Amino acid sequence: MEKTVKSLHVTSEIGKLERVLLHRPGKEIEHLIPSNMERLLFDDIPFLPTMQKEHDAFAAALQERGTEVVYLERLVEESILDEVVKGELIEAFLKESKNHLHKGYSILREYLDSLDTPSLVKKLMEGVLKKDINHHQKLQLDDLISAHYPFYIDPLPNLYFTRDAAAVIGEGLTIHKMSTSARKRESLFWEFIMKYHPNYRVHSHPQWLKRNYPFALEGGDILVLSDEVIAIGVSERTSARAIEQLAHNLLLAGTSYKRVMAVEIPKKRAFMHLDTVFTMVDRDKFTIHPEIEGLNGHMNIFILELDREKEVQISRRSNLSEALKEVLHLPEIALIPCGGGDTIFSPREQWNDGSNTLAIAPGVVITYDRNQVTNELLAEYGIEVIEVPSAELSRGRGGPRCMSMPLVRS
Ligand SMILES: NC(=O)NCCC[C@H](N)C(=O)O
Repeated sequence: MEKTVKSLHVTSEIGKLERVLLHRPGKEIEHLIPSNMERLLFDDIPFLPTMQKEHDAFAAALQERGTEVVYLERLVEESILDEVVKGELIEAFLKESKNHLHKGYSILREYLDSLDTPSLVKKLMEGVLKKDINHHQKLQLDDLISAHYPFYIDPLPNLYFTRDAAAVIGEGLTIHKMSTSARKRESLFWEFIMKYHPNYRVHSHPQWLKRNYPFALEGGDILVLSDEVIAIGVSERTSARAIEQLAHNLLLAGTSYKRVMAVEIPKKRAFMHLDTVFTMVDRDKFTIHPEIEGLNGHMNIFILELDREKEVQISRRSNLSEALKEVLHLPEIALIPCGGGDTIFSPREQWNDGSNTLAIAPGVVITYDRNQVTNELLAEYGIEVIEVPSAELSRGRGGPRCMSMPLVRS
């Protein structure tokens, strides 16, 4: 009998990964140039053909283990059911890239309207070049001043980090107000998928936090530790305000969720999300970048839960290990240090996402091949490590967990 898989269901970080959303890096990567690279959150310009080969190897590793891979581009295309939805998406993009204020707006709108659906979706991802549009005229002071800048609409080179724009928790999801203007438009796609995609709109998937909530939240900060508790990083990208509102909505919804554990991490680029320094690899094993722990393992951890009056109460903890044992009801846990905690290997491998593992089943993870010290250590702890090539993918500062958005885990 064929197994029926729900359209969204995630109550674990390590349960068998049944279905995952990826985005194969495309031309948006070739639209990185030295003058936009830093603003678009890249430290270098990756070589796309190699990057695509590496990404295909990542997808193949998932498929070989029985995970169904779904591509973002396809979901967006399938959501554009007619000309009205297409127009709505174009308008939203123009507005969010502030092009609705531009005198060339109607030419831009006409150009995007003229594209068929697959070309439009690609174009929105890759960015719109000034040279794409025949009738470009220097209409505004801004055009004259920025004549050398080749884009009307910037590319979205971070799209292959599908983890961050939205996150499935239980049978619902959060769609994020992303923290940087370089990435804000990415979560628009999810708004459209939930509104119009035939498979998603028909199911009743609650949105625990919507994209129009005014404070930032990104998926790399959300770890679904169990069917009772989620951990969220208070980070460079995720605000305490968004966490508190999400906790309020999730805990009051009457699901199995009872606790939200907010974990404060240093607000710096290398540690942009909680999953760049902390991931779950087995029922009782986690990776950690030792630098996030202060003296004697001290950290700022807050547990949010409902009291009898159904008000959210906050209590403080200071030790990650102890807090995890408490919320997961475990007698012992192991924190596996990235790079073995070595003064050289640890920061080097964290920089290339050594602690950013993707669990595809309990004790089975996908990692980047370049993080040799961390990978060997994981194996010593009894974890099965599936390595994928990473020379170019790693340049975007995200690893296998960042490059995947679990849709269904069992
Ligand atoms: N979850 C993650 O840590 N995602 C990696 C995002 C990297 C991307 N260049 C960014 O800065 O947002």
